Amino acid sequence: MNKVELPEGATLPVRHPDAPAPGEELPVHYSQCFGCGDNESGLHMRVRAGEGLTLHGRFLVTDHHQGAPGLAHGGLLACAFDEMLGMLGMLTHIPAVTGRLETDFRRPVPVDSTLHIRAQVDGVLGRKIYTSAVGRLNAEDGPVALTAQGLFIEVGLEHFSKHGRGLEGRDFEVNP
Ligand SMILES: CCCCCCCC/C=C\CCCCCCCC(=O)SCCNC(=O)CCNC(=O)[C@H](O)C(C)(C)COP(=O)(O)OP(=O)(O)OC[C@H]1O[C@@H](n2cnc3c(N)ncnc32)[C@H](O)[C@@H]1OP(=O)(O)O
Repeated sequence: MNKVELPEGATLPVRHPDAPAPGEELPVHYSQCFGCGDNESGLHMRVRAGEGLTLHGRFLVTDHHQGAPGLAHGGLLACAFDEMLGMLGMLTHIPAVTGRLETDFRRPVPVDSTLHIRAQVDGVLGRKIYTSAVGRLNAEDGPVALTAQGLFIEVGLEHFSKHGRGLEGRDFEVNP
C-alpha cells in the first residue's frame, strides 16, 4: 500500500456500532449501481467488511470491461476503486461523495482475471475523509496491479435527493 500523507490533525473515525461485522457481505447500496448492482454491464462487485475500517472487494474482469484488446480499461478500474472507497461509508455511516480520486496503474489487468481490492479509511479532518486502497491480481495476496487514494467529502443526506432523482422527499436510503 502507498504511504498515505495525512494532514495534521486528522483522526481515525469510529467504526459505527451498526456496521457489518468483519467477514459479513455488504448489501448492494443501489440495485442499478454500476459498481455493485445488477446493472447488466456493471462490475458486479462483491464486498465484505474487514477488521476495523477496512473492506475487501473483488470483481471479475470480463469482455465488457476492455480498453485495449484483452485488457481492462483504466477508467473502469478507477471506477472499481471509487466504489470500494465509497462503500467505506457503510463502516462509518458518514454520507460522503468522491471529491478526488488518484489511481496508480502498476500492472496490466487482463480480461478473465479477478481483481481483489482492499480499501481502508486513513483519517478524517472536518468534512474530509482520507481513504486508500490496493488492488491485487487473482488473489488477496497476489501481485499489486493498482493503488489508489481517495478524498471523500461528507455531505448531508439531502445531497442525494437534491442532485439525484427518484429520492424526492425520501432524502436517502442506503439500499432503495
Ligand atoms: C444513516 C445514513 C448512513 C449513510 C451511510 C452511507 C453509506 C455508503 C453508501 C453507499 C456507498 C456509495 C458508493 C458510491 C460510489 C462511489 C461514490 C461516488 O462516485 S460519489 C459521485 C462522484 N462525486 C460527486 O459527484 C461529487 C461532486 N462534488 C460535489 O458535490 C461538491 O464539490 C462537494 C460536495 C464534494 C463539495 O462541495 P461543498 O460546497 O459541499 O464543499 P466545499 O467547501 O467545496 O468542500 C469542502 C472541503 O472539501 C475540500 N475539497 C472539496 N473537493 C476537493 C477536491 N477535489 N480536492 C481537495 N479538496 C477538496 C474543500 O477544499 C473544503 O475543504 P476545507 O473545509 O475548506 O478545508
